[in-house]
This record gives sequence, C-alpha cells and structure tokens, in this order.
Amino acid sequence: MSESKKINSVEEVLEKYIPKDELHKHTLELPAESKKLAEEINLELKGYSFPAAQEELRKPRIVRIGAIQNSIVLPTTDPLDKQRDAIHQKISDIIKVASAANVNIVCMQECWTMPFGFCTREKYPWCEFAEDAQTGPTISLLKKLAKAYNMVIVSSILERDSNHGDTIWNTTVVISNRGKYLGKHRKNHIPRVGDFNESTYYHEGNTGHPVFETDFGKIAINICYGRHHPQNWMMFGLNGAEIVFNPSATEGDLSEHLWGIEARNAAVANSYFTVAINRVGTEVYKNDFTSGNGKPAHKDFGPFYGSSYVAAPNGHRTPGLSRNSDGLLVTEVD
Ligand SMILES: NC(=O)NCCC(=O)O
Repeated sequence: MSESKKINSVEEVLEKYIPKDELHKHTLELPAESKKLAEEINLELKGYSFPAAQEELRKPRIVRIGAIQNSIVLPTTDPLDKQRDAIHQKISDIIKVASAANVNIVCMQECWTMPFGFCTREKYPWCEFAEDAQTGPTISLLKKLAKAYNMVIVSSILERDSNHGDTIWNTTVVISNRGKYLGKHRKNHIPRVGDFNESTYYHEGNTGHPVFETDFGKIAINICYGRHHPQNWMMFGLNGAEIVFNPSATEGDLSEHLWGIEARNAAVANSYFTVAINRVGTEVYKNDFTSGNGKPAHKDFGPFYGSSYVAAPNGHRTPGLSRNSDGLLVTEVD
C-alpha cells in the first residue's frame, strides 16, 4: 500500500487511463447553487445516480442520499468548545450544500463532532465530548437544520447516558425531516485493534438492530467496525432496512483493502443500498500513546483515507470521494 498513499483517489487513476465516455455513466447534474456553495468552502461535491427501470403500476421512489466526510478543524489541544464549534460550523456549511443539492437524507462519519481520541486511552478530555442523544448540543443543532432543510439527518456522536451513571456509548441518532428525534442505535462491535482502543470507553451496544421509518425510506445504521460482520448487515436487512449507513473512522494499513468490498457485498447480499463514510486527515495528540501492537509510541492517528461511496443491491457502486479532502457525495436512488 505504500505507493498508493500518494494516490488521491482510485477514481483519479481510472480517469487518467480510461476513456471518458466509458467512465461514470451515471453522473448526476447538481444544481448550480450547490456547486457555488461547495466551491466557496473548498468542498469536493460529486453526484451520481442508480437508474432503475420504470414500472407501470408503481411510481418510482426517488431519494437523494448525502454522505459527508471531513477532517477535524482545530488542533486537538485547543479548548474543547472551540474544537466542537468549529466542526459544527463546518458540517452546518456542508449540510447547506446538501440542501442546495436537494438531498433528502444525509449522514456524517463516525463521531464527527470530535477528534477520534480513543487511540490515547485517556479519559480526559475526550469523554467530555460525550453528550445526550436527545438534547445534547449537536443534536439540538441538527434538529434545527433538519427542520429548516426538510432533511433526515443521521448523526454519529459519543453519547453520555446520564440516566444510567453517565455511561458512554458510541451512538448514531436519527433525526426526522421535521426536526424530531426518531431514535438511536449503539455500536455493537467494538474494535480492539491497532490504534482503535475503543473498548476502553464503551461496551457493545444494547439496541439490537433497529430500522427507522422515515419519510424517505426505512433506514438503519451499521456503525464502523460492525461492517466486518456479515450477520450484522443481515439483521438490518431482515428488519426491513432499505438503506444502511456505515459511518466509519478507519485508516489505511488496517482496512483499506476491505473498504471497497464490505459495504458493496452487503448491498448485494441483503438487497438494500449501503452508504460507507470514512473520515479524512491525520490527527495529532499531545501525549504519546501505544497500542499494544509492538509499534513505537507515537502522537499521530491516521491518515484516515476517506473514499466514501454508495453501493446498490445490483452490485453497482458510485466512485468514491477523495482519500484526503472534505467531501459531499450525493447519490440518487430509486
Ligand atoms: N472506528 C472503528 O470501528 N474503526 C475500526 C477500524 C476498522 O475496522 O476499519
């Protein structure tokens, strides 16, 4: 993989060597306003569609899915409120672009509100980012945006359950397009691999495999490490999911060889759309940390390789976003 680290995206390589008219047959022309807004914030904006045969007796159910990948904004040593506000602002700006692109359901990467500080195994300050799944600052912000833009928002956060001894969970919250809390799912497979020391922070989730009925379809969330477990994907399918989001934070040496396969296979095996979203950038921490894997102590975590994509039940997939930069992938499905 060392050579590939210099590659911005697989798509860039394909574009270089494959004739234009044979690539990306189903690009989606996005509104000029969304392109303008994306340019203003230096955001990679891509649109694709999965066309389906028109039926005589059933109307199409066209849904636009938005997948957002991003780096953190400020150094991990800055005051926490400033770090979180800066990421909130970045994602608010991107959701505005998604609205201009007529997105119906948007999802961000895993724990997008914070650096992925679990590598350090330190309680403070990282657990301070944890918040209530219904009333916390992130969810309060997203409720307003969801209502203003008539958009379902799927948001991965670090959850603090104050009703149960301040326990910490890795949780994804679904907010309806009317700005209401619809429900949550807690990550059920916890990594203890490489720099992913998450078992220090939370346990396997206790929410089963819920599917959320939204105005734009039945959706579920398979959080990051859960994508390595086919039965996990299967359960969401058995429970009726039409679209399964996979908000992730993962890095090259560990998983890049699996990234393009797992969500795509899951779409085929379970007959639903999958949305694989990964963060970008390298995050640097104040204190050295080790991960019990024989590697020297270090301060940096990453690079997270982005490459977010959507896959369809027939095995087709969109090109991925870049490996390095913030992006919004808009995919129209029927
Ligand atoms: N956040 C997380 O579950 N990462 C695990 C790394 C991987 O499985 O790719």
